[in-house]
Amino acid sequence: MEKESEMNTAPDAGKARPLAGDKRKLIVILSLLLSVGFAVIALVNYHVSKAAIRESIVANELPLTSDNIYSELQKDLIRPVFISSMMASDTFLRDWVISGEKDVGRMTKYLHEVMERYHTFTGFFVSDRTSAYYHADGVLKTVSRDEPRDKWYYRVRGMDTPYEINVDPDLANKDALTIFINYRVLDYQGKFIGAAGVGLTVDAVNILLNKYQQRYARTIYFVDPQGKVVMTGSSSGLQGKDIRSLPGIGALAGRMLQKEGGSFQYEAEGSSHLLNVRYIPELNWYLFAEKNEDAMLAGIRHTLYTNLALAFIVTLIVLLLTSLTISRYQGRLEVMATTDKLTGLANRQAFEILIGQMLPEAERSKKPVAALLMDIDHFKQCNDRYGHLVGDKVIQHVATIIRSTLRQSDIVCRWGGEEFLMVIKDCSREQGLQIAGKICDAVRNAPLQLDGETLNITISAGVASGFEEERLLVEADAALYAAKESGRDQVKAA
Ligand SMILES: Nc1nc2c(ncn2[C@@H]2O[C@H](COP(=O)(O)OP(=O)(O)OP(=O)(O)O)[C@@H](O)[C@H]2O)c(=O)[nH]1
Repeated sequence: MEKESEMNTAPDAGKARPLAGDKRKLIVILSLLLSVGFAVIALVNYHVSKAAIRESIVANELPLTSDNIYSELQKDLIRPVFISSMMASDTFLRDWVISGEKDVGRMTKYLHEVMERYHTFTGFFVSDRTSAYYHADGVLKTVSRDEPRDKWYYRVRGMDTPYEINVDPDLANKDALTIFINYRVLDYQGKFIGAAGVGLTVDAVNILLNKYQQRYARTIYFVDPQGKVVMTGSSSGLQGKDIRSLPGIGALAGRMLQKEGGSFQYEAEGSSHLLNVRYIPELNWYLFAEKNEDAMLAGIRHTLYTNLALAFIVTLIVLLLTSLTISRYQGRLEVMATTDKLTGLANRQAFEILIGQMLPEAERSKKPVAALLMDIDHFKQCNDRYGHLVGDKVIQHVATIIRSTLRQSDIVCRWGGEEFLMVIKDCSREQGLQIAGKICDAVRNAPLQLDGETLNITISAGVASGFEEERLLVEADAALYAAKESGRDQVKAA
């Protein structure tokens, strides 16, 4: 039976195509839904994470960096300001100047003491009366208005504020770049008598900036009120540049160089930068802590790619499972739609498909097919006498005999209630008559045993041979009618 149903429900290209088309459509829609769904989820996730990270950087990380740097600076820079302030108001220094700068050794000893005690890089005093530049080892030189290196002194001389912080090479220390705290020294009447202060190497601040840059992957630099980058960590390439002329940041420079500071965002060289600006009043500089968004998003971008790859794999698995399930159910549906449930033979629908394949082949090979139409004799009586269930058993019994008599390549179809239609390849009218006779004999010789009762069954058959479906059916039907008319249990040919 299994074999028979396979043969009779052979897949037909013409009928299967719409189902295959539906399946393809479903797979396309499903893959679109899944990929769009997954992509939307992954992208929304990415953007939400990006916004959260940006928020955290702008609201917490960058201000925190500024706070930390500021407190480190207070240690490294503000302390020298206090030392310089103390020197400017020191009675010894002022008295020594007022009393005529006698005994240079006392001044150098004083400066030496300051350096030793406070571990400063250098200590100095420049007298306004004599223009002498004192430092720990003696008189370094005499400052002059014409000397560009001494410009700072004349600037400090005319300043309104008590001190300035200046970054310059230090002549006394092989021109090492030094941060000087230049404090104005006044006599007891408030008259300017010179400038005193200490210097510290910028290395310490640079190390601090580098440490922050490397540890937190951000760029840190100081900008003066005119917009000039006065100090940076190494490799920033910004030293001495004017931020107003830099791409992206330049347009915002006016807003950035405000004492209230703030958070900013700008685009430069194809990437987005987040920036925190803080004014450091003690230095009169702005501290810029900046982070490149690309670097900060590298992590979540990696997560995005992983999510998309996983989504792709899940989509593939879902599509594969869906395709397999559809194919399985499609196969089952096709079998159900083309098989007669009672006998497992092909039904009329399957017959149309199979004959549609067989006849053109017969035409090509010029070998006719034979149509054998068979009908169980007096089946109504059998039904009436034994009931429909027994009638069904009789139909199954006859179907089994027919199927076992014919080749697998022949079409056997349940044509109607108790009617069977067979189409046999490469078969003449005579051969058809022979085969039909063989089946009639087989049915007659195989009575059905039922609960101790023996049911003798006979069938009548009509045979036709040719190449054309409609003609074959009409002729076979007429021949069957003739067989019935002639007393049944016999075969007639058209
Ligand atoms: N048990 C059963 N009966 C069926 C089935 N399909 C059709 N029938 C019955 O088969 C009977 C066919 O009767 P008729 O067409 O008069 O033919 P018949 O009694 O076989 O007489 P002849 O063909 O002239 O020998 C009808 O009573 C149908 O109801 C089926 O699947 N099972």
